[in-house]
Amino acid sequence: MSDPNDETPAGYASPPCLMHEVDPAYSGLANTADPSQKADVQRWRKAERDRLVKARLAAPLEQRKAWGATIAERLADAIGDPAGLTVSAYWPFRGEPDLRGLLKQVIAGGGRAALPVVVAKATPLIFRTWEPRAPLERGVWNIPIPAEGAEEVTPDVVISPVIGFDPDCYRLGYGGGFFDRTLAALPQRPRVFGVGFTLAAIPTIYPQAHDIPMDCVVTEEAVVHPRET
Ligand SMILES: Nc1nc2c(c(=O)[nH]1)N(C=O)[C@@H](CNc1ccc(C(=O)N[C@@H](CCC(=O)O)C(=O)O)cc1)CN2
Ligand SMILES: Nc1ncnc2c1ncn2[C@@H]1O[C@H](COP(=O)(O)OP(=O)(O)OP(=O)(O)O)[C@@H](O)[C@H]1O
Repeated sequence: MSDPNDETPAGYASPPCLMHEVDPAYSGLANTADPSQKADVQRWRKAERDRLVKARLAAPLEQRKAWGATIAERLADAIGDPAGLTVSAYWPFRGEPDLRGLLKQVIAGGGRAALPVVVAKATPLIFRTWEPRAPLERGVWNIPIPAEGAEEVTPDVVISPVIGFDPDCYRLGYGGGFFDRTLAALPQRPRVFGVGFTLAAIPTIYPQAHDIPMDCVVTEEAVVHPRET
């Protein structure tokens, strides 16, 4: 008979984890001088991205819609009065929460909505204003972007979709390094809200020297702030 106090797992409850492949000498922030450690982290991140995107898409569409609506409400509360603010979100992709309704609310409340645009690999994102029915073009990965001619703006609030996030509010994204480069390059740091589902919470993303934590991460269950150290 099984002992209810026995915490030994009976089998794998989740897909195999590659955490053991990260160098055991890893201890917090990266030693960027060690290329093998960097390669290990990149390999681990790639596998973790694949796992988390699959887990996200495995949640039923109706469930994701309901979670997205809750996230949008929490974000609206957290942003407060949008009058005069430029708020950037994103065009939803691969099961990300759909926050286009929130962008419409921002516009109705006297703010401006913006979407990110990839200009080139390994360069910061730029932001262009967006409103419903504005002309769109296809950007990288065919993600729609406001067509050339839309005003380029600097956001006061950046809403950033996560594939994964950790208790210090570090973000695991699609692997282009775009958000970190963008935050590093902006003249003034905007308020940065990560958004994702609870299933995207992981113990660590193995933060590297270039990773910049977000102010908080909004999920369907909570607003997560970086833990106190
Ligand atoms: N909906 C949405 N729009 C968004 C983002 C997002 O996360 N979600 N982005 C958030 O930043 C930007 C696009 N991010 C991208 C990130 C990586 C690659 C890319 O080409 N990745 C390589 C893999 C890189 C690697 O693993 O070394 C590839 O797929 O070949 C493209 C776009 C802007 N728009
Ligand atoms: N500010 C930066 N300066 C130089 N290189 C950077 C910077 N930010 C990120 N990179 C590089 O970009 C690559 C991808 O970074 P990372 O794994 O953090 O991507 P990501 O945050 O998951 O992707 P994204 O932000 O596009 O969704 C790494 O090789 C990293 O060294």
